[in-house]
Amino acid sequence: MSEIQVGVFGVSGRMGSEVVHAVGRAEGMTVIGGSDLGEPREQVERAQVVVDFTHPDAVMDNIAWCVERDINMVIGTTGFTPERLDQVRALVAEHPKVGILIASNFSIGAVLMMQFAAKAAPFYPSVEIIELHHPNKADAPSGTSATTARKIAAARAEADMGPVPDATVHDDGARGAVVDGIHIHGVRLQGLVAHQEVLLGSTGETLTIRHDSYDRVSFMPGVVAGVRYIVGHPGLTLEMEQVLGV
Ligand SMILES: NC(=O)C1=CN([C@@H]2O[C@H](COP(=O)(O)OP(=O)(O)OC[C@H]3O[C@@H](n4cnc5c(N)ncnc54)[C@H](OP(=O)(O)O)[C@@H]3O)[C@@H](O)[C@H]2O)C=CC1
Ligand SMILES: O=C(O)C1=N[C@H](C(=O)O)C[C@H](O)C1
Repeated sequence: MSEIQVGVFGVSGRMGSEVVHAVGRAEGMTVIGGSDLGEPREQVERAQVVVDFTHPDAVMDNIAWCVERDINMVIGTTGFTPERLDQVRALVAEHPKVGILIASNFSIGAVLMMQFAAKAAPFYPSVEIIELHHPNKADAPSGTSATTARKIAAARAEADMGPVPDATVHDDGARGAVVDGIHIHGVRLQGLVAHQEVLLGSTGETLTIRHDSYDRVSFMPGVVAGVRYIVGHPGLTLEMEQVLGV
């Protein structure tokens, strides 16, 4: 069987450079090229899969470029809103051979953390998220925290829970961002990579679910699995559950 030809957008970035190493070492796939901001994308035109770790401002244009050429994509770039996902669905519907995987976090621990948080959510009236990252991160709140908030909100809605209790009437921003009714607090600190806590509270008890990525290698098994998966899975796949079978 021939090797999967992989291109990388954001190839010199923190994640892109790690992807080049991981795909280069993985069986059955090879990196054929990549580009950074302002560089021609044509060198990945022969790719079967393009991996994108760029910037929320760049990723939608990259998707349009790949989909028009029937190139599959594995996307880790964050900043996807429900509206953006609708745009991707519309593009993919016009090119039914193409597969697009978008995952806000490729590490197995983060995927499990999100699942555990959604499972715990119906049992705790209070819940808040703290995401902690390196200070070079462009977007806040993180993609992982927004996805976690949406999963928690869906689990709470399913369980007919009302809004989280909160008497705040004067807020100068200390209550953080709010996604689907769930508060998210962002920390940017030298020494950190990618970390998240989900704090759940009920009468007389709290539960804290924490995940830490200390090194970007933690994302690589998921990215490699995503590349293998997306060849032969046309359409839009969201998050890693189907890919990892968890
Ligand atoms: N899903 C996941 O598991 C993870 C997701 N991420 C996400 O990945 C993204 C990138 O993170 P990170 O690697 O730390 O960021 P970096 O800033 O280190 O890398 C981004 C790279 O993308 C390049 N770039 C920007 N715009 C374009 C474009 N239009 N076409 C091609 N390349 C472009 C930049 O080039 P230049 O330097 O020339 O501007 C840079 O090399 C972020 O959205 C982050 O949140 C990060 C870690 C894990
Ligand atoms: O920018 C990062 O570093 C990360 N971005 C993703 C996010 O926004 O959730 C995934 C992980 O947290 C690392």
